[in-house]
Amino acid sequence: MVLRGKFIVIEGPDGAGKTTQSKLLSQFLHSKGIKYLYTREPGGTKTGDKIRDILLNPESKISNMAECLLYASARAQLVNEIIQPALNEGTWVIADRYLHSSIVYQGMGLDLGIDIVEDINKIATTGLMPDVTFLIDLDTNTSLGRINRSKDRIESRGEVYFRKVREGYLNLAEKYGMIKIDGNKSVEEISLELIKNIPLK
Ligand SMILES: Nc1ncnc2c1ncn2[C@@H]1O[C@H](COP(=O)(O)OP(=O)(O)O)[C@@H](O)[C@H]1O
Ligand SMILES: Cc1cn([C@H]2C[C@H](O)[C@@H](COP(=O)(O)OP(=O)(O)O)O2)c(=O)[nH]c1=O
Repeated sequence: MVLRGKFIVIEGPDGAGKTTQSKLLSQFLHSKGIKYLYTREPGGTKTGDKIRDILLNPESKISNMAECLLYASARAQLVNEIIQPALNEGTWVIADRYLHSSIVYQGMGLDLGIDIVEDINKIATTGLMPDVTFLIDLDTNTSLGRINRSKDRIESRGEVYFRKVREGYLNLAEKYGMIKIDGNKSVEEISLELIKNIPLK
């Protein structure tokens, strides 16, 4: 019997350092001889990348519920096509964002409500939940200050929205057993904290 791969999710506001840490964690798993793959949301499949273009394009006109459902659709495709098959064959998955992002950005940030976003995502993911979830927490001024490219549709929402996002993550952390990490620490320190909490056994 093949041992199921571990499913690791890295969450946090835009600019918190998720992509940087995903890369370092990938290197760590590689050094341990663990087969892994990296996914980022929205996207990670051909269909998901098309949905990503719609979602992030500042020209798109999308209602709040349509936005929530589009993120969930991209996620459903990612779970079905990539994540679940990988875990089944023993490959680990490092996911740069998962359903927690929808609960926070759409459920709390857009006031759609936590319950409905949870329900939609339970269906979209067939209930697949991570083995470990990290929350890289960072104050809004610092995280927004780290984004030095042109802003996409979500990033253009401004400071008030992103304060709700940050608070949302902090409020959700306990319910979802997220391991909270201070995003103000150095890249190396954060990486060590992640590695310390990786279930190698
Ligand atoms: N711990 C850190 N301290 C300072 N700068 C960081 C840290 N982690 C990441 N950065 C920088 O912040 C920016 C956003 O990082 P990134 O990993 O892309 O964040 P995210 O994926 O969460 O949006 C990048 O320029 C990156 O080099
Ligand atoms: C996965 C997901 C992302 N998002 C947002 C967060 C980001 O602003 C955007 C994804 O952009 P991306 O550039 O990949 O994220 P980051 O800036 O963190 O590296 O989509 C949601 O609003 N809901 C979701 O469910």
